[in-house]
Amino acid sequence: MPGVEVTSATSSRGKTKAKQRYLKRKKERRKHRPKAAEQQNKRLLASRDIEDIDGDVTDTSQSNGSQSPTLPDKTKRPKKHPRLEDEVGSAMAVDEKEPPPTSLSRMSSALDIAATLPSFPLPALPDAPSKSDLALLGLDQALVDAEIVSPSTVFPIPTGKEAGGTRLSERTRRRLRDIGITELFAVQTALLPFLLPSEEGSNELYRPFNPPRDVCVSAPTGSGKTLAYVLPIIEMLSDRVITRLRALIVLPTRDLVTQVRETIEVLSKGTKLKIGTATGQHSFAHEQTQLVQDQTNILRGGSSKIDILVCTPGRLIDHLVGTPNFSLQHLRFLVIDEADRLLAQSFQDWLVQVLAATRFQSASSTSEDEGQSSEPSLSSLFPDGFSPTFLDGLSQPHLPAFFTEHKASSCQKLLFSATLTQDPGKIAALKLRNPKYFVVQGSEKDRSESKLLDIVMEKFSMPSTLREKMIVTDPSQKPLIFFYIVHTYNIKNALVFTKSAESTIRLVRLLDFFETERIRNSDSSPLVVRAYSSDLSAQERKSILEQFKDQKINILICSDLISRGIDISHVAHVVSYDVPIDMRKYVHRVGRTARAGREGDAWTLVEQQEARYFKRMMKDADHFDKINRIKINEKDLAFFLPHYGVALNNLKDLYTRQG
Ligand SMILES: Nc1ncnc2c1ncn2[C@@H]1O[C@H](COP(=O)(O)OP(=O)(O)OP(=O)(O)O)[C@@H](O)[C@H]1O
Repeated sequence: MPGVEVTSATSSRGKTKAKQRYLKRKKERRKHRPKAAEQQNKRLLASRDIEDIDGDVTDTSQSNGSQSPTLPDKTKRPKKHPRLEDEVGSAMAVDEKEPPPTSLSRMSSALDIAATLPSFPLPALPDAPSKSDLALLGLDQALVDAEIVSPSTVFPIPTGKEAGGTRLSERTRRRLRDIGITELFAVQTALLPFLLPSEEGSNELYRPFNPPRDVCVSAPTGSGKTLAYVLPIIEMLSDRVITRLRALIVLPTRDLVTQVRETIEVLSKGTKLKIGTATGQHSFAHEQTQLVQDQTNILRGGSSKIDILVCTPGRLIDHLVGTPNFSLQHLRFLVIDEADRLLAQSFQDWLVQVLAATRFQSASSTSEDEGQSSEPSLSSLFPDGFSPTFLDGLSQPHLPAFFTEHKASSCQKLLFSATLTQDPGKIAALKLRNPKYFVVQGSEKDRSESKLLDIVMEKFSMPSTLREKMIVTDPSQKPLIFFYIVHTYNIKNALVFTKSAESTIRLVRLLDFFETERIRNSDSSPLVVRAYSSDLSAQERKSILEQFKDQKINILICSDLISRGIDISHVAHVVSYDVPIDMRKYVHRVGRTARAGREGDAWTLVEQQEARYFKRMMKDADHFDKINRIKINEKDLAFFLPHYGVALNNLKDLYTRQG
């Protein structure tokens, strides 16, 4: 064999004397090796071969066929010892000095032991962690322990004297029936038993030695989150004796404040509860007189004319700083609705100030431990005996020695959003107490950890009654495509979102011109289109929203000002005329329709150059396959083209005239 020849030719040349002596001794040893040991050796080699094959490291080359079959065959050695020849070389050098080779019997017993040893374990890479394991790494345990609630859960509200698990008083249940609510939605079914005491009549407001857990709720748009906090607040506060500010509800916009106030007023009818708002819509002095009874004398515990305050964060801080006797020390509930948006708002550090105002602070322990240096307000310096912060402030010597239990404020924080995600930094700022997460998502079948991961990974759930569509368009044709779908798909009772107040106005004007032209020689009436933007006064906005609710306006074109929270039941279509900038905006926009189990359509007009971005955004949220792509041909548009041409010219003239 060529390999053998090459090997022997090489070995006859260039051999040192030491090597020649070594080979000679080796040959003699082979001659004297007993047959039994030879057999044993063969068996060992055979078993090694099997292990090597399993381990997939055997070199099956036949090139060393000249070697004796009784010797450990170098060709069968694992690849990871390729330099074994070198080791033999160095062993030869050692051989020179060391005593003669071991006896044959010792060699045989060594082989016996070796035959019974397991093969040396090969290094193996650990399995890569799964996507879900990775996502859960470092996640707040409270989120991992979240309660997953199926959106299809409903609970009929009992009509008799028994609360039947709802924990709602007879008065509240009657009130709900009066306004047409006969069953609780999923988020309400989960929250009410958690927030309300199990026994009727045990509505003690403050529990300093058994303070309530805080709550975070993620539930789809239109799923009834507002009632999930309004009902417990009314139930808990309706038996109160003295008016104190006990529930604070913070929302991102004035419109939402108005909406939530109206809901509370409807449901608290028949109780003595007083509700106030602070949004900056009225003068500061006017709001002060609505909130506080006595502004002249500094009172222990402050003073309040209201039990529940619904407000925006900026105006809340104004009152904390500038309204004498305005105090948060009696708070039992602090609700942050649209929490992800409000927590992203660093405005005036509003959250830090609000949290500080809910706790007792002695003059010596201002806010240093909160990492801020603001002076405590006077009202928080002097809590009254009713205040939950009063016990907090008592030092241990004032309490009997056997009282070892930890005292804490009873103020319970409730966070709500359709897009509440895990943002450890932001959530940590809230200093939540043993928080309980509720996630309304998924179907009954697939309630599992993966649903929780969907939340964490911003895969928000949409109402099941929502139909989503997208149309990819040339930018120059976008208005025409919009007018086409408006008339072809009979789009009325629609909210249309644009990217800015300026785009809103331009689109309203163009659509107005188009409608005038379209009906010129026909007996149909034009669509009524209005703009809704931050440029309008609060009064104008209120009036426009009312006309839209009364269906006197067919299409309301707006910026993202009302993309969150606004609840108008008859909205049948949402059109994103301009693509939303992120998934959260998309979720909140489309969530203005298909609310409370009704059906609705969401349309997105995607300009060609935005198509990739939009598709990626939807795919990242695992949502792309839920969107139906609609194609529109040139010839479909032909009918509308002349009206559109005139409308464009009219708009151009208008802007030219306005300079
Ligand atoms: N149990 C119920 N039965 C019938 N209608 C209900 C019930 N609960 C709430 N609704 C109605 O459902 C609509 C949506 O409720 P709500 O505005 O609280 O939704 P949401 O979850 O806060 O939505 P968003 O995230 O968009 O703010 C409202 O019109 C409300 O009156």
